[in-house]
Formats: sequence, C-alpha cells, structure tokens
Amino acid sequence: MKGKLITLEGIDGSGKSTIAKKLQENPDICNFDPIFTREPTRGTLTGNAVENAIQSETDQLAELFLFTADHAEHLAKLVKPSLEKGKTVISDRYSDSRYAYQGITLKNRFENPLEWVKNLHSEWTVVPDLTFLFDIEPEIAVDRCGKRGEQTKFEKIEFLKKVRENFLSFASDEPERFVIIDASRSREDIEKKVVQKILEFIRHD
Ligand SMILES: Nc1ncnc2c1ncn2[C@@H]1O[C@H](COP(=O)(O)OP(=O)(O)OP(=O)(O)O)[C@@H](O)[C@H]1O
Ligand SMILES: Cc1cn([C@H]2C[C@H](O)[C@@H](COP(=O)(O)O)O2)c(=O)[nH]c1=O
Repeated sequence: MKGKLITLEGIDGSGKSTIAKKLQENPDICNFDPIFTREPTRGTLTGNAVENAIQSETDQLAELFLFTADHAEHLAKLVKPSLEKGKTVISDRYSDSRYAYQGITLKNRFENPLEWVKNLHSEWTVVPDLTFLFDIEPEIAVDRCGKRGEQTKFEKIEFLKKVRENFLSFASDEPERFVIIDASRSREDIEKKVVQKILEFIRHD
C-alpha cells in the first residue's frame, strides 16, 4: 500500500477531535489533501450499531465484535482503497482504541484480554505508520467533558486511568510509531506540534 496511515489516539476528552478539526482547516495539511476519518465510523450500519451499543448495557464481548466489525468495514470501504490510491489517511481513533479500551472491559472474560483483542485483528488489520497519543490525566479530561461525560459509560476516571496505562504501554513498546503529545497544553501548542510532526513524516518519506 502506497499511502500513509496516521492515527490520533487517547482517552475520552483528551482533545483528539478538536485537533482533527484544526488539521482539516490547516493550509499546510490541506496541501497534501489527506482523507479525514474516524472510528467509530459515522452514518454507517456498523457505526450506528456501535453507537447504540455504547449507549446501553451491551455485553462487553458483543461490544468488542461490533467495534471490530466497524473497523473491518472502515478498512474495506475507506482506509485500504485510499491507501492504495496513495492518499494519506488521518483517523480520529483506530485499532489502538480497541486494544486499550476492550483490553480493560474484557478483563473478567479472558486471562489476557489485551492479547486476545490484538490477536483478533492481527491477520487482517492495517497497522498505522504514525500514531499521536494524546496523553492527559483522566481528571482533567473528564472535567473538560463536563455534562457530556456524565452520559457515557466509558468516561469514568478509574476506568480511564487503566485505559491511559494501556495507551502508554503501547507507546513504550513501539516508540518508532508513537508520538506522545502532552494534551494538557493549549490547543494552539498541540496543533503546532502535531502539524510539525506530520509534515516531517510526510516529507521524510
Ligand atoms: N487543549 C485543550 N485545552 C482545553 N480544552 C480543550 C483542549 N482540547 C480540547 N478541549 C476541550 O475538551 C473537550 C473534549 O475535547 P475533544 O472532544 O476534542 O476530545 P476527544 O479526545 O475527541 O474526546 P472523545 O474521544 O470523548 O470524543 C471539548 O470541550 C474541547 O473543547
Ligand atoms: C474506536 C473505539 C472506541 N471506543 C470508545 C471510546 C469512546 O468512549 C467511545 C466512542 O468514541 P468517541 O471518540 O468518543 O466518539 O467508544 C472503544 O471502547 N473501543 C474502540 O475500538
């Protein structure tokens, strides 16, 4: 595959979508005409199923399969065809979210849920070329989300602490893929750092 896949990851409220939006408006980024996308996908059969699942008490294993089905659909319909055309794809959340979140939600179902979820993907997913980890204390992220956070089941401090640990362990295992962003900084600082890294990455290639 000729194009490059860049992902934005981090706990709920870490500021990924805010920066994804800023990237879409940034002239240096727009210059190479990337495809912006996200997981869960929006307005698709699988994305709608995920949306319903995360707003209810769905079985955690069923939820994993819905997220994974959405990933398969996302790969088949958008990510792979775009990469094959040589496009850069920038995704707000991707498979590391599954490893980090479902690696925790499934802790009572498997001896090593993280490995189980990774193995489920290993034969068919596309591993990102570059991943930004928006790292932040869950207390700050939840506070930023305010009332919005009170409505979703994942936006709980104790849960997000474990998810954050998972993300940090991925970054430490694959330092060549991950760039850790201090997401407690201002939007402007973060945008500058992310844009600079993306441009370095694209030009270096
Ligand atoms: N650097 C920042 N400083 C202060 N507030 C911020 C910053 N970045 C984002 N916010 C605010 O924090 C809240 C969460 O941001 P955002 O929706 O971008 O996070 P997210 O990581 O995409 O969350 P989720 O994964 O839950 O969708 C929003 O109200 C946003 O305006
Ligand atoms: C892709 C993915 C997401 N999640 C969680 C993370 C969030 O709490 C919600 C929805 O994501 P959004 O960015 O807030 O819209 O779902 C997950 O648990 N597993 C995943 O694979």
